[in-house]
Formats: sequence, structure tokens, C-alpha cells
Amino acid sequence: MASTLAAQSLSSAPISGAAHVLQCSSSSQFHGARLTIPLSRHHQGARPAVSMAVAAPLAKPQKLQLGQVVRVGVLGASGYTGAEIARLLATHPFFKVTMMTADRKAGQSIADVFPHLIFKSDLPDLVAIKDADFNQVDAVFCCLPHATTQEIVAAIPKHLKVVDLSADFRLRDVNSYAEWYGGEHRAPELQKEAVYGLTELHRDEVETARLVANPGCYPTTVQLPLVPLLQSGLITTEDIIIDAKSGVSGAGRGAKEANLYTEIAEGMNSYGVSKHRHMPEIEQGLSDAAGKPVQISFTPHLIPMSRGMQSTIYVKLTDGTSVDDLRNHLQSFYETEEFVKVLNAGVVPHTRNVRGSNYNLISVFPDRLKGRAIIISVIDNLVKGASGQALQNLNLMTGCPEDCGLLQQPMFP
Ligand SMILES: NC(=O)C1=CN([C@@H]2O[C@H](COP(=O)(O)OP(=O)(O)OC[C@H]3O[C@@H](n4cnc5c(N)ncnc54)[C@H](OP(=O)(O)O)[C@@H]3O)[C@@H](O)[C@H]2O)C=CC1
Ligand SMILES: CC(=O)N[C@@H](CCC(=O)OP(=O)(O)O)C(=O)O
Repeated sequence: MASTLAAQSLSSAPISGAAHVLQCSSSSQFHGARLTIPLSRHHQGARPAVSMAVAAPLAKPQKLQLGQVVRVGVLGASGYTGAEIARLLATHPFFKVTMMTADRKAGQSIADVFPHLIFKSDLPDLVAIKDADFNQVDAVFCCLPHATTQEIVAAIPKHLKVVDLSADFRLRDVNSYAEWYGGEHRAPELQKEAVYGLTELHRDEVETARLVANPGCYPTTVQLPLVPLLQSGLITTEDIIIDAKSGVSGAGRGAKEANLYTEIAEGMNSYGVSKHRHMPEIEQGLSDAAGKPVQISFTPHLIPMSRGMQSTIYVKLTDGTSVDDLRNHLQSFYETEEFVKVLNAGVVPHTRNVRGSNYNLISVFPDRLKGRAIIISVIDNLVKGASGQALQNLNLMTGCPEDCGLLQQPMFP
């Protein structure tokens, strides 16, 4: 009996006005609550833009009571971030996965695709996205490749809350999206509606959002330390240099030559040098924080580990600021946060210190060069950099305690 309560309260949540009328192109019309977009992974053709009005923020969700159940759909559950959501939800007191989709793996059981999930025997089988029944869910995690995602999210019934892990709704400027993602956005109004879900910095907006754009993994490592420092004027907006490293799972599970064991093991390489698509996302957040345009130098690297991410960030102090001021400011800024911790002077974080967890560790060091500091920020790309932060956001959007399902400690060593 109790299990239907949340379903009712969530699906009847007031989403204001005519704002939610969907005028899809004929190929993405709704029939009942199933998607009928032809979703071939090979389909790259241009489509007309989906047009709709921008939705107003929702009311804050009521706190869930124990016994209530939020039915969750995972689109792209046969990928790394989708599987990670299923893993994190295994002990969640309120969320139950009732629908999972796949593309090539549709029709299989999740345990056949990911044997580590066999212990969670109540997970549904993987269905093709065209067969996804949105009557079975109250909320959706969308774990699909960017560009594929926008039309799918546009066609999800508007009473459902959605956290999208792709890059499709992160950039506010449609021209910037077109420039960095190589094609016109096909749901620009949704791009305006989406709230950027860097949880610790946008908590209030996330709570009242219907659609959250979950941040990229590199942008999470960079913005968590730099936004408070730029907001407080402790560092300059010039000369920000970011040297970042990611484990290979950041590239997804799809087979790619560059990600073969033989290409990755016993070595490392830079990629996207001076043109990585996370640059505009990072610059958007840093510019908002500084109140003026900020440009960065950013070079990502692929290193031979399955998960984990480090950004080493070189910044210039403003006049009269010391490195201790930076550390003290970050420590007090994040003092009450569960998932962001600022280490004491001299302590170097390791990606293993956050492996499998939703934590971000930050450390601040003086540079040998006068007036400069070096900031190290580590996360697990699949957790705080993707599925963990997505769950943190959906917890807030549905009235669950923010840390539900997220308190597992890092695996070390
Ligand atoms: N990996 C990471 O660390 C991070 C990833 N992200 C973002 O999250 C999203 C998911 O990433 P990740 O899980 O790594 O990706 P994967 O490549 O591992 O998984 C992609 C999923 O999408 C499905 N899929 C692919 N193409 C289509 C299609 N045309 N129609 C329907 N389903 C499709 C795949 O199904 P099947 O396998 O059955 O073909 C699979 O379930 C991406 O947008 C990514 O950029 C964000 C932050 C970090
Ligand atoms: C190692 C690797 O390839 N990483 C991915 C970033 C993963 C991520 O956060 O990206 P999204 O913006 O796709 O969500 C990349 O550099 O494109």
C-alpha cells in the first residue's frame, strides 16, 4: 500500500501552466507513454528542432516518509554510468529501479550484461528504448550518449523528473553547444529549462527542478574548488591552468580502438589538447562565479586505470592573498558538506582515496613561483563525476535525504 504513495505524489506534482505542452516533430510524437523515436545508434541525420515553452521551477518536494517508493527508470543501463546507478541504488531506502533500457543489449538481463549486479535480483530486464513504458516510473536517469539524448529527453512525459548525465543540457548558449558538439541543438527550450546540477553549488535550484543537467566529470573536479575562490576574489581570473587525468571508464563501455588494453596499459596520453568539449562548460561556471568572462587552459589525459580522476589546477593569487587563505576559505565553505572535503596543509589526495565513493577531496599547495598556488582535486569519475552526483540530485528533487545511497566509503587501497 505504502509503495504507491510516492508514485502518486510524484506523478501529480504540479508542473505549472501551459509551459509543458510538447510540440514534437512527427517522428518523436508520443503514443501513450512509450517513446516512438526511431533510435538507431547509426542515425546521425539532421532533424527539426523540438519546440516547447520553458517550464517554471516546481515547488520544493515534500520529504519522503519511510515506506514510500519512487519508481526509477534508467535509460542506458547497459553502459557504465547506468550500471553504476543500479549499484548505488541497491541499498537506497526509497528508490526502486522499475525500468532499464539498452540498445545493442536490449532483451538481455542486467546480470547477463553486468554479472556484478546479479545480487540485486529484483532489477528488471533491459528493454529497447522504443519499448520503454514511462507509466512504470516516477523519475528517470538518462545515461545515453550526448546528441542521442536531447530528443529522447524531449519526448519523456513532462510529469517525470529527469536527471540527464550527458552533456546535452549543460551549456546555456545554443551557439556554444553547436560549436563544441558539432551540431545544432534539437531541443533548445529544454536546454533553457535545465538546471545545472553541480549539487553543492546549485542545491536550491536542483531541489525545484524537473530536468537537471548533470555536470561532466572534469568540470566537477575543477568547479568545486575554483567557484568559491573566484566568488570571493581570492584568485585571479587569468592564468588558470588545468592539467587533468581520467581513468578509461570515462570514455564509456563502447569499443574504441584508442581504449584497447594495448593502447592504454603501461603508458598515458593527452587528448583533446586545447579543444576538449568540457572547456566551455568549465568556463561557463567559472565566468558565473567571477562575474566576468573567464578563459582557461585545459589538457585532459587518459591514464591506465579503470576509474578515478584528478585535476591539478595552477592559479594566481590576488594581491594580499596567501595560500592559507585559499585553503581556509575552501575549508569553511565546505565545512558542512558531506561529499566535499578540503585536506589539511601538505596532504596529497590519491584517486584511490575516493574510489567507488561520491567524495571529492581537495588539497591546496603553495607553488614554488611566488603568488601562485596548486590545487589538487580528485573524484571517482563514475560516482561524483557522474552517477553519484546524479543520485544526489534526484534525492533532492524528490524530497529524499541528499546522501541516500551515497554513503559507501572509498575502497582503499
Ligand atoms: N563514463 C563517465 O565517466 C561519464 C559519462 N558521462 C556521460 O554519461 C552518458 C553515459 O555514459 P556511459 O555510461 O559512460 O556510456 P556507455 O557507452 O558506457 O553507455 C551508453 C548507453 O547508452 C546506450 N545507447 C547507446 N546508443 C544508444 C541509442 N542510439 N539509443 C538508445 N540507447 C543507446 C547503450 O546501450 P548498449 O550498450 O546496449 O548499446 C548504453 O546503455 C554519456 O553521455 C557520457 O558522456 C558523464 C560523466 C562521466
Ligand atoms: C576518458 C574520457 O574519454 N572522458 C570523457 C569525459 C567523460 C565525461 O564526463 O563526460 P561527458 O561530458 O561526456 O558527460 C571525454 O573526455 O570525453
